[in-house]
Amino acid sequence: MIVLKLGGSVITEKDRPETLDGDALERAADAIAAAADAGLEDLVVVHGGGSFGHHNASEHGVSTTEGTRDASAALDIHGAMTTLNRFVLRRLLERDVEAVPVHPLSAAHRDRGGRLELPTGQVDTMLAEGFVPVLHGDVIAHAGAGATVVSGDELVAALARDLEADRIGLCSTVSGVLDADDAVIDRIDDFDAVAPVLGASEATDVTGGMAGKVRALLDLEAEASIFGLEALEAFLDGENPGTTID
Ligand SMILES: Nc1ncnc2c1ncn2[C@@H]1O[C@H](COP(=O)(O)OP(=O)(O)OP(=O)(O)O)[C@@H](O)[C@H]1O
Ligand SMILES: C=C(C)CCOP(=O)(O)O
Repeated sequence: MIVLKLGGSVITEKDRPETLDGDALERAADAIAAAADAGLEDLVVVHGGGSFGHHNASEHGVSTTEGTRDASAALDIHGAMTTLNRFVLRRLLERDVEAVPVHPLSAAHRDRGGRLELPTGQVDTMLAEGFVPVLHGDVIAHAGAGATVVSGDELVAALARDLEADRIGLCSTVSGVLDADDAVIDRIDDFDAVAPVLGASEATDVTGGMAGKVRALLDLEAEASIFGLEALEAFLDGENPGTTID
C-alpha cells in the first residue's frame, strides 16, 4: 500500500491565492495514471493546500492549534480545499484513475490534546473495492478549540500508521530536504541532526513547512521519501528518490 501526498506547493501557485498550477497537476496525474495502468494497486492520494486553504486559514487566524468557532470561517477554508480537491479528482478521472474523495471535516477530529483521530475503515474499503481515495488538508472539529486545520502531512502519517503502508511519498516543490548548501540530503534518521536547516514554507503556510513534514515522518514505521515532481514516476515505480526518512 502506498500513501502519496501531492504537495500543495506543487499543484498550485502557492504565492497567488486560489491559483492552480495546471501543468504540474496534469504531470502528477499523468504519473499516477501511468502507474495505475502498469498495475499499481492500493494507492491513497492526499493533497495539501498550497494557495488554496492556507490563505483562507491565515486570514481567519486558524492553524493546527488556533481554532475557530465561526462556521463561516471553517466553511471558507473547507470550501477552498474542496475546490482544489475537485480539480485533482477531475484530472485523475479524465485519465481513468478511479479516484473518489474523502473529506476529513466529515470524518476526523482532534481530542483535547490536539491528537488527530482519523477513522480509516472507509479508506480501507475503498481500496479493497478498487478505488483511489483522495484526501486533502482540511479543517476539523477540535475538542475545546472549535475547528483547527489538519495538514495533509498529518493525514499521511495517520493513514500510513493505521493502514500499515509499505511506502510513503511526499511530492513537494523541492527535490528533497536540502542542506545548508542546497544539496539534497540522502537520508534522515534524527530530527536534531537536521533541525538547523529545516525551515518553514516560503509561502503563506499555516502547517509548518519542511520541519513539520520531517518530524511527522520520523515517527512512522515505514520509510518515507520526499522528492520533487520530476521524480514522481520513479517513486511510483518503486525507487526511493530525493530524501529518505526512516
Ligand atoms: N531544508 C529544507 N529543504 C527543502 N525545503 C525546505 C527546507 N526548509 C524549508 N523548506 C521549505 O519547505 C517547502 C516545502 O514545504 P511546503 O509545506 O510548502 O510543501 P508542500 O507540502 O509541498 O505544500 P503544502 O503544505 O501547501 O501542501 C519548500 O518549498 C521550502 O520553501
Ligand atoms: C490550510 C489547509 C486547510 C490545509 C493544509 O494542508 P497542507 O498544505 O498539507 O499543510
